[in-house]
Amino acid sequence: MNAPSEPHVRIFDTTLRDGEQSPGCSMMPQQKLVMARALAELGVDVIETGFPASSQADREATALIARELRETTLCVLSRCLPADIEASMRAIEHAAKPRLHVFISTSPLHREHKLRMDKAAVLDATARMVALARSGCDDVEFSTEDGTRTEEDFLAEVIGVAIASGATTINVPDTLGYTTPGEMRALFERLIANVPGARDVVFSAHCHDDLGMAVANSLAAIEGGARQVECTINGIGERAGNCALEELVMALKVRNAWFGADTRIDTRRLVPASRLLSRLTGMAVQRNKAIVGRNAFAHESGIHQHGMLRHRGTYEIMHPEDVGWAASQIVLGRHSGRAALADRLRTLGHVLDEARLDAVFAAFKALAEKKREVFDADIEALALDADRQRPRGHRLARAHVSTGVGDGSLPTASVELLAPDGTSISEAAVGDGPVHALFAALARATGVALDVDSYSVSSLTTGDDAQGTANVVARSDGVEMTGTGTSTDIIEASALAWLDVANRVARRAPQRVAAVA
Ligand SMILES: CC(=O)SCCNC(=O)CCNC(=O)[C@H](O)C(C)(C)COP(=O)(O)OP(=O)(O)OC[C@H]1O[C@@H](n2cnc3c(N)ncnc32)[C@H](O)[C@@H]1OP(=O)(O)O
Ligand SMILES: CC(C)C(=O)C(=O)O
Repeated sequence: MNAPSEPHVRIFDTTLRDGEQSPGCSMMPQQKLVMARALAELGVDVIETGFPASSQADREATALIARELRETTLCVLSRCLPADIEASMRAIEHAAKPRLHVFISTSPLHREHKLRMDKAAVLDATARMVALARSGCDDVEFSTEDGTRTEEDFLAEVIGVAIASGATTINVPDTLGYTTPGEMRALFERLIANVPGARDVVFSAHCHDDLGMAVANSLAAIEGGARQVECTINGIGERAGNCALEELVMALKVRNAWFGADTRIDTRRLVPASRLLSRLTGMAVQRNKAIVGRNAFAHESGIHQHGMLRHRGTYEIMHPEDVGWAASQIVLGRHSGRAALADRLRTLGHVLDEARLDAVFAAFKALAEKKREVFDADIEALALDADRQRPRGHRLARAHVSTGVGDGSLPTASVELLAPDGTSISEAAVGDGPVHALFAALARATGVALDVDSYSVSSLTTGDDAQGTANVVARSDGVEMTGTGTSTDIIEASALAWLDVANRVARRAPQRVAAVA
């Protein structure tokens, strides 16, 4: 069963168990169900739903998930204690594909100070508790907690006892994130070669990130013959976290020729799953996080941007679309060069000759010294200065919005715009809320259709008469644009931000971001 040459690596997702052990990441049963649905759609092989003996919430979550997800193996964790295993059996009894996971610490430190058990007692508990689990479930996983800091001959002995007692998956955790990739690979190779029965079960790795090596160690375990890896979305988990699912999966996919193994994950769902988890837990993903961080496919420096515009392969080893992002991003800032600026100007509808481009580039560099990021509106202003042009486009004359809750009250907006030729256009629309209605009325009046990706309002100044700035990030024909509007009235600020984008779309000449695609 554990053929190290088998190309399929099982993804065991423990976001809802070890991931939830991250300080601040507890989830309610209903939230776990929402996340479990996303994990099932992602295509993980096993979902660890919780530790039933530890809380009512874990029991409820497991039951909820078991009722709904019939195709994915669902797993629950227990200590080597009869009461834990019985609680797990009850919690998972309605699952279509149940797995019981039992663990015990094997390292000298844990045996002596934590469990206060000698080797014989650990072996005895392993034999009895794996057999108890197996009496109620055909799919039993056994884990040797702190396995990588365990004397290797004892580790092999415990694993042998677990296999003989009925375990079908053997998980060797690097609980403290202490091991190196070279050690991990060699350990798996030796265990699989030497433990009696090892080739009849699936070997699994469970790596923590205390030294930032969780993904590398999991990949090394695969090289050593593991065919299951335990991981979490965004790498959340106890202390520094667990092996990040998205990183491991993409490493196997992008470097498939090296590893010769792959997963069944639908990689286009990685970013949505990451975002969902962040929303559910309130734990943001760092910008520079591989695969799912906002900067993972964003390019700021001129030399990279120039290369990207010629051929994306110069600075990207995978396509952002393949992991669920809409597109790569060229971010204009202090490190950007002429090629990226010229491309953005074209996207915004300004095709400048060399002399005007030189002038705009000099002004852009001066501005970028003062601002961390230069936005579309800034670039447009620089281009219009160079052209000595006045902004063209629709201008807001007036807007009225009404909203309400309950019978008969539909959020409604009416707008009057002045078109570029000076004529007045009035339109009205209803929506799911006042801003939705406002944007719908503006779309009718301008004839511009925008897919709004995000909308936010923030306070620019303080006090009762504070100015609000609205930001709209929208997409038209697949090109992302940002717009801002400022007013003491947030509805007016929102309308101005939407029009800022729409006017830019209307001015836009056929552009080249597609060259990145
Ligand atoms: C590496 C990991 O991620 S392991 C999983 C960690 N997850 C959790 O701890 C889940 C949340 N935990 C809890 O809710 C609680 O700790 C409970 C309900 C599990 C236990 O609570 P308590 O009974 O109050 O025990 P407490 O947490 O203080 O101590 C743990 C006990 O389990 C024992 N224990 C720990 N691991 C094992 C094991 N694998 N098998 C048997 N006993 C174990 C400890 O020796 C200790 O026993 P003691 O009280 O007799 O000294
Ligand atoms: C219980 C095991 C699998 C664990 O979470 C660990 O050792 O980190």
